[in-house]
Amino acid sequence: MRAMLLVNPKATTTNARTRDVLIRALGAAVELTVEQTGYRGHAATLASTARAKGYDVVAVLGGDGTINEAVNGLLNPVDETAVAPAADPSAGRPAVIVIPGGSANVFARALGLPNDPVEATGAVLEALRENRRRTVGLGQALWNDQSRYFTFCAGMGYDAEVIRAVEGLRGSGHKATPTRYVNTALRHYLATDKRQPAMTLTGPGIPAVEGVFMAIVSNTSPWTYLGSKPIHPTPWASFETGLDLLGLQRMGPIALLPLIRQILTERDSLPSGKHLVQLHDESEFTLTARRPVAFELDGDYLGERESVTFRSTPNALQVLV
Ligand SMILES: Nc1ncnc2c1ncn2[C@@H]1O[C@H](COP(=O)(O)OP(=O)(O)OP(=O)(O)O)[C@@H](O)[C@H]1O
Repeated sequence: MRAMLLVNPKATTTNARTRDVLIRALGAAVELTVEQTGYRGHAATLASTARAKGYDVVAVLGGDGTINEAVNGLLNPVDETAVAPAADPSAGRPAVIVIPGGSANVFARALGLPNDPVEATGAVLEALRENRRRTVGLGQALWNDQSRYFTFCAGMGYDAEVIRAVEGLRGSGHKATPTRYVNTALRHYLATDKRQPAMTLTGPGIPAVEGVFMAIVSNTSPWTYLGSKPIHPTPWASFETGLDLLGLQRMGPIALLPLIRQILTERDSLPSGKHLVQLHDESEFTLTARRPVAFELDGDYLGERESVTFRSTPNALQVLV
């Protein structure tokens, strides 16, 4: 079995020691090629090349950003015409191995992997030995003439504004800790628009909903983690179903506080509340905004957008887990 290991040396919790442990462990199990990412977007090019060259596995040591790039590289091959359409699209792509090396590692943890890279290495080696694969769907966001796949979430509105603010802080040398996210979210709450909702939700077979302030789109649950605590705004979302959505039509504290209490609790039922918009297992919907609204995908801020369509891509990838 041939595997390409992509290492992001700049990811928050990735260091030379975990990289070397992983290289030794994986190298003993498969025929391994190691590539370090040198710049933003590099993981996509490397993963795309791995697919074109017929690698069986692409392993990623890094954070959710590097995994997102690698997954996009795997789904957008160098030469799409060379790939015959298959009944199970995941079968025509290298399988994926994820080793958490970032700050939040939502994709790895949502797959049930330990958040520690050495423990996760043990778990994926066992999966390799037993050829234990899980086929997962992905989300796809499409806007203007662009598109990008996401592994766990996308969002428009307040959550994307918070991510933008935290990315600004990271750019000036601060670490992205759970405390920093909470403090930034609290501070930014004062500034976010709580009076004039910009967005309308539409979709095939979905009654149009106007007056949406923010929307979380999920491909799995949890949506994110605060330290070790999972947050569940869309508790029914899963890698095996279509996309879920939670939209908010009120941003005041009377609407938000009960919602926050509910999503911090592990539960099987959907959050309840008067001004919530919820979708489960949908194949496509669109958020259109009257003015540009902040947009994020897998925790990466992607600018302000006026219309984004979200599509589910079933059976997109096999993950060794
Ligand atoms: N050599 C590099 N130098 C600078 N940036 C890089 C390099 N290689 C990859 N990147 C970029 O670093 C970004 C962040 O990486 P990644 O998501 O792996 O780690 P993280 O930010 O620590 O984790 P998280 O996404 O969980 O916060 C990615 O968007 C990736 O494009």
